[in-house]
Amino acid sequence: MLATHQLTFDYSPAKQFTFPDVHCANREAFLILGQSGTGKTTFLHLLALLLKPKSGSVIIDQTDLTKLSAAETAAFRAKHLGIVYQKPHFVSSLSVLDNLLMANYLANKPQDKARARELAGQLGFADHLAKKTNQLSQGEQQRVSIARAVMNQPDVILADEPTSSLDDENTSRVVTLLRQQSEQIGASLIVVTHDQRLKDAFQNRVNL
Ligand SMILES: Nc1ncnc2c1ncn2[C@@H]1O[C@H](COP(=O)(O)OP(=O)(O)OP(=O)(O)O)[C@@H](O)[C@H]1O
Repeated sequence: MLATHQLTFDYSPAKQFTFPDVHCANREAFLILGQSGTGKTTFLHLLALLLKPKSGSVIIDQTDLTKLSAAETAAFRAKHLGIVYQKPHFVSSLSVLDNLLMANYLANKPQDKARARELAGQLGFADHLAKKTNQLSQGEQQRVSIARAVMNQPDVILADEPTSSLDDENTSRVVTLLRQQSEQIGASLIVVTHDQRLKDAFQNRVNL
């Protein structure tokens, strides 16, 4: 479960944000829609406590992330959050498999090759595990990015513009995969996007 309460953030006195409250139960999905520059990435970074809010709270299950120290926040994020970034940020010198195992390493968990292989099969890149990430197409990289986000069976999946560079077919595929994965592991799924095509796939949504 993820819930926010009266989140505000300032980059400067001229750039201030007040965000709507969000509530997303386990296995549910929530869409945050907004045009370019409305603060979607800022909001997602607040949800992941990659940015510290000026005021308000971010609750994941029983934990208020805004009350944690920086070290506790980093540990909590690695264990309980799966993030699909706007750009994947892979380690290009490592294989696809090792990029997936990196999620285990960062969460201080044993490397789970069986889970990496299982996800690669489900998400359709089992043949690419030994390749470097820059040898994959954009759509394939997107699916690896989703697999990496769910490697540790997180409580919450956050996805930043996961479909912006994809055609209609791959867009609906990615949405289906994100929803399937979040339902399988019982996570809350939060997607931020300007992509109006996603509107009909999400009952719970808010506009920024
Ligand atoms: N580090 C920063 N310092 C100052 N202003 C920033 C910073 N990062 C973002 N902004 C500004 O805050 C606003 C919201 O940015 P944000 O990246 O959250 O928007 P967005 O809705 O995700 O946009 P896009 O869809 O174009 O990625 C923009 O006007 C941006 O210029």
